Amino acid sequence: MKWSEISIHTTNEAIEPISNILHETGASGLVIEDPLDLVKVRENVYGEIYDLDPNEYPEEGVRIKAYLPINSFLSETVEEIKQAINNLLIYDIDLGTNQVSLSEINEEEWATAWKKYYKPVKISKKITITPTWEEYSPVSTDEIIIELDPGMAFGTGTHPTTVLSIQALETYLTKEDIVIDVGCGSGVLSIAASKLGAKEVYAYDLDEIAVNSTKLNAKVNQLDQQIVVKQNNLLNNINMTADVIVSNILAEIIVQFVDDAWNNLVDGGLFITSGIIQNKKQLVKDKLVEQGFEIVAVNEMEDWISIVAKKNESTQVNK
Ligand SMILES: C[S@@+](CC[C@H](N)C(=O)[O-])C[C@H]1O[C@@H](n2cnc3c(N)ncnc32)[C@H](O)[C@@H]1O
Repeated sequence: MKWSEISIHTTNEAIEPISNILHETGASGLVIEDPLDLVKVRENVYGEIYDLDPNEYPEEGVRIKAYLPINSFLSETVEEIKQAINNLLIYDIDLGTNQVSLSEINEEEWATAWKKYYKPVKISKKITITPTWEEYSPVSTDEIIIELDPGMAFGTGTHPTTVLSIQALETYLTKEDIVIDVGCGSGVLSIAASKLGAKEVYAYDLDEIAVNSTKLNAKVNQLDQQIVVKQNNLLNNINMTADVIVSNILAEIIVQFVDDAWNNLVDGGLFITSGIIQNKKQLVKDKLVEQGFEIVAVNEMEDWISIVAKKNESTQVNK
């Protein structure tokens, strides 16, 4: 199949609404070329992205690209997109030059186009995530490298929710811990736990694509013997206890299994939660405290929160 690449030159402010418009019109493979990414260093100095090619980025403003199948509706769809973008002016959104262009690409180019935006990233004191197709040499002897091919599963490893989870694992995991990863996606947290010294890691996800992706990435990192991967709904029917349960999922889902997390942890064990958007922080905190967890840390990155909670049997509220 042939694809048309639509490219929109705009401003930072317009990234989100334009991305929504593109999603709604059925465009795939959204790419954002923001020159800020070339210099971006997260507040805590991590998040360094190596080797992005400046020639791929606009000098000013932001370029948003997405892919539309070439069919008889293409010109109508493009008109619809342009119209919806122009409507954003009603909301005083600055559209910058608002230049829209189209070019034709083939299936093969489309399938791999996004790969060039995914580069080795140092995301914590020790851990660097590198895509499997990139050559990367560690810069220090204690650097831990996770090789990842996210494929279709969530988890390039660079999303703030994942970075927060990995930083918490790095801070709190003790060697020989048993770890459960609920919602493993690409397997990035399970691999991080294992490489940080966990004795056993159990990775669960509801989605079969994620399960296969975790299996593949565990193998790429030579950890397929250490990480047990299974399709499972949260912690339903999991009869074991762990020292650490990590879950980067969503506030609404975390609150559904706080009781199971409690039951599947040893006394003194840690529940590392992430994927919590700022305005849901209190909801998750309240639920954890109500269960008897002691809040050990609340960490933030961009709009996202990660809460580390400790099972403390002596403080559990009798229900
Ligand atoms: C935000 S992703 C996190 C992926 C990875 N752990 C990371 O940190 O990058 C959330 C994952 O949770 C999985 N998930 C959602 N609901 C679930 C459920 N009820 N049981 C198990 N996994 C679930 C999704 O399929 C997805 O892979």
